[in-house]
Amino acid sequence: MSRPEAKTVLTADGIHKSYGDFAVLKGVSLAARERDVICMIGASGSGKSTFLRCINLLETPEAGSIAFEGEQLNLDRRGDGAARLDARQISRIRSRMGMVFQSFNLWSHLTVLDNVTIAPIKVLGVPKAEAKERAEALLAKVGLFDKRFHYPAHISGGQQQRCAIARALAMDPKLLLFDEPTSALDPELVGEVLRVMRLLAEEGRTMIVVTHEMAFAREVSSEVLFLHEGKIEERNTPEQIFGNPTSERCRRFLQRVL
Ligand SMILES: Nc1ncnc2c1ncn2[C@@H]1O[C@H](COP(=O)(O)OP(=O)(O)OP(=O)(O)O)[C@@H](O)[C@H]1O
Repeated sequence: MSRPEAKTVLTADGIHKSYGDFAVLKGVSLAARERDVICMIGASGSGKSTFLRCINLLETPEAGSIAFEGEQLNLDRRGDGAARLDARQISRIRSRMGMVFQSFNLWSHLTVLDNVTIAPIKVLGVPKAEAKERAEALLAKVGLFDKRFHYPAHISGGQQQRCAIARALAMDPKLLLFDEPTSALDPELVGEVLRVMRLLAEEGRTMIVVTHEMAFAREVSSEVLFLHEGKIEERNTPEQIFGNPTSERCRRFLQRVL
């Protein structure tokens, strides 16, 4: 569970999001403190990825509020109810929030090394030599130093995802968001990505992870959220959720997937 003395990194309060008439999120709230690892679990379609995308402002919530590192995100709604987001605020927030996607989303025309250096150089203005040195250290950390001159098409899915993690780390993010980072991988490649994520959790990185990897969630989470049809049905310690969930729906979900 969160340590009350730790600084709050992110607060999302009462997030609502619909696609047309379909309400995907119906008032989802979450608070992440420094060093928290919050895993979000739930059936397919329960809204986990949409929630993560709202946090990162890839989607605009229709209602609710988000504060990141003490900065309130401007989700003002005027007239038609649509939020007007400030582009500079979005880019500032995104540069401090690393996101790792299911489908890696690497730049295919750049080498592994260039994928990791490009944002620090272009967005943060880090000198090239410094960005390269830091990228090489990060690639060594995720076990990809030897592949630094390869292009994404010439490395495995697990290696691409580890590169995507190094790319996110290169921005020195205050919060890491993982959207089902192992779902697109062949089973034999899942372990190498989870190992890197475990390492980051042990280092005390603040992470919110949408995952179907229950053993991972049980092992590394400080808190587990179970989403059902756009609402948090249960939030609890991993011991409690996986040992003796309060919600009957959560119990049935875990029986199906474990
Ligand atoms: N851009 C979109 N337009 C319309 N509907 C969408 C869009 N994105 C998501 N949805 C719908 O919203 C619902 C929630 O999707 P979401 O991807 O957030 O669920 P999830 O819990 O992450 O599921 P999964 O575990 O399968 O990824 C689904 O029914 C999905 O089809």
